[in-house]
Amino acid sequence: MPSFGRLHLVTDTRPGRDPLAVVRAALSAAGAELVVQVRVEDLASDREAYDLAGRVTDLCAAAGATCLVNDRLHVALAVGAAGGHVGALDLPVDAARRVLGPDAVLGATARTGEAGRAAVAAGATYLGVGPCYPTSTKDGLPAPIGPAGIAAVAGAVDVPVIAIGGVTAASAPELVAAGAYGVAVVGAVSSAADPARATAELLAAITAVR
Ligand SMILES: Cc1ncc(COP(=O)(O)OP(=O)(O)O)c(N)n1
Ligand SMILES: Cc1nc(C(=O)O)sc1CCOP(=O)(O)O
Ligand SMILES: [Mg+2]
Repeated sequence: MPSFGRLHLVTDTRPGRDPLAVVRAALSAAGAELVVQVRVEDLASDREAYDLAGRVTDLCAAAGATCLVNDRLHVALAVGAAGGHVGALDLPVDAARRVLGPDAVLGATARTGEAGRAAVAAGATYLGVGPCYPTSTKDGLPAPIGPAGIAAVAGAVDVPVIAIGGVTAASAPELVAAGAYGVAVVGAVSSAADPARATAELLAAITAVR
């Protein structure tokens, strides 16, 4: 696999959204530099997840981009995605690694350095760390950890840290400066008037720092 992408687009499958149109627009701007994480609502059926993930995997393959699947690792395997992402309510990281195999990309959510070290020891290849700022995309999250929280985790591990939660092109530089390898977004692209332009602005913001 080419070097790991620094901009992760997490699909927005809330009612009224068009995740495939957003993915197409983002790929038109970022191409192989993009990682798309297919994330469906908790109540979505496996069939719905499979159908969306299959279509996103095909779009990513055509663009040379990486496709990951959130939570549902059997769906990741079924569509031939590059890997998956798990958090506290999903399979434990070591079990996820056994399911996906040794070569897959495996992301794990970590909110502290200690949790990050444990996830890496269990087989995570990158960490999703947040929420960095308030977000309206997901309920029930702990208080935002800001750049200092990113620095705490990034300083504790030697895998890429992907900052998530309320991230925008305006805030991405301070997160990268704090140690994030990249960022993951939902609303900054999905809610943008021009998702392709928003993607380009995020990429530029990430790479402006280092
Ligand atoms: C890059 C990235 N970081 C964190 C998460 C959150 O995963 P999780 O804690 O399992 O919560 P859900 O997304 O499953 O609701 C993520 N998806 N991606
Ligand atoms: C899915 C998710 N996980 C988070 C975490 O902190 O674990 S924040 C989040 C939502 C990110 O959406 P937006 O970019 O619109 O804020
Ligand atoms: Mg999860």
